Amino acid sequence: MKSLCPLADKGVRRNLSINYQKRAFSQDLSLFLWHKIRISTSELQVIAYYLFLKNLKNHSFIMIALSNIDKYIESRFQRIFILKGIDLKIDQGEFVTLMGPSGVGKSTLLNIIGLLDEDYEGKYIFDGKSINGMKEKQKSALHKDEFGYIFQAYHLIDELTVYENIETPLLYRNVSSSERKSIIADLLDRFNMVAKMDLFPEQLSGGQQQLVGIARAIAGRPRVLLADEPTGNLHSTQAKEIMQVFKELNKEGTTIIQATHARENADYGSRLIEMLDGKIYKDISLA
Ligand SMILES: Nc1ncnc2c1ncn2[C@@H]1O[C@H](COP(=O)(O)OP(=O)(O)OP(=O)(O)O)[C@@H](O)[C@H]1O
Repeated sequence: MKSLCPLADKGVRRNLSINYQKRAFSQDLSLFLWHKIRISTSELQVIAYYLFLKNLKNHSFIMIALSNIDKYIESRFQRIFILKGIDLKIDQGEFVTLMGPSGVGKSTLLNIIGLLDEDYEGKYIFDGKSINGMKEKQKSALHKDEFGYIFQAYHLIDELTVYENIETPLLYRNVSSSERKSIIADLLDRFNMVAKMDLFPEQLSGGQQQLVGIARAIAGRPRVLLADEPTGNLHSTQAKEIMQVFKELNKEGTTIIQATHARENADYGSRLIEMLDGKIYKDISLA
């Protein structure tokens, strides 16, 4: 009889038929084992540990947990909701696409997740730590260390060259000079921007600025990449290349959340969230 786990070879198996084992392991019914088979407490503990490890392997670490998030603006006569009652959990390693018509709150939600917007109501837990009430210093460290941003409007630093713009997150993260050179050379090469490295943002086309913004966001290998309309100004071939880069980063462990109008971009991810009127109305697994 083939063991279902290493434990089965160690005596736990003694009175268990294969059916009992299957039920126990697939349904996680430790109590069932305890009552029906009368195994010892220590054996039960080992089984619990095995199931814990099995779960661990099958992933599911909640990295981002938003509960009942409201974001609104007040006009003279009324309160206008931009986000209303958003509940969202994102596991480490997911590749999530936010879609929905213009103005539904995709960028607003990305900004809240990325700690760029603190003016909201509701709970935000990142990596098990509550963001609400977190000290500014801690928040700014999280912001710097964990997130990479691709902004819809690029937000490149006008006074810095292409090379220097890409270098900024590496300087924040104290990456050595030789490593910086090598990372930036790779990115410039990959994005076909070697010849432009000494130019300033205003000397670039919109698409080229977008590529620099993407290179800058991924240069520091953030744990979470937030991308707001990352391919909006790119030719379809370049857009596919960027999505391929995202897919590779995601495979290597980067959690990605992108907001986009391009449905084809969602196919590179594992989950599609559709928003309407500041709410999530569809949440589909694409895996
Ligand atoms: N700082 C702000 N002050 C006032 N209104 C704002 C602010 N930020 C966003 N809004 C409003 O919030 C709504 C949602 O904007 P948001 O940029 O999040 O939408 P979006 O879904 O990303 O749109 P798009 O697809 O066009 O980028 C819009 O109606 C916008 O006018």
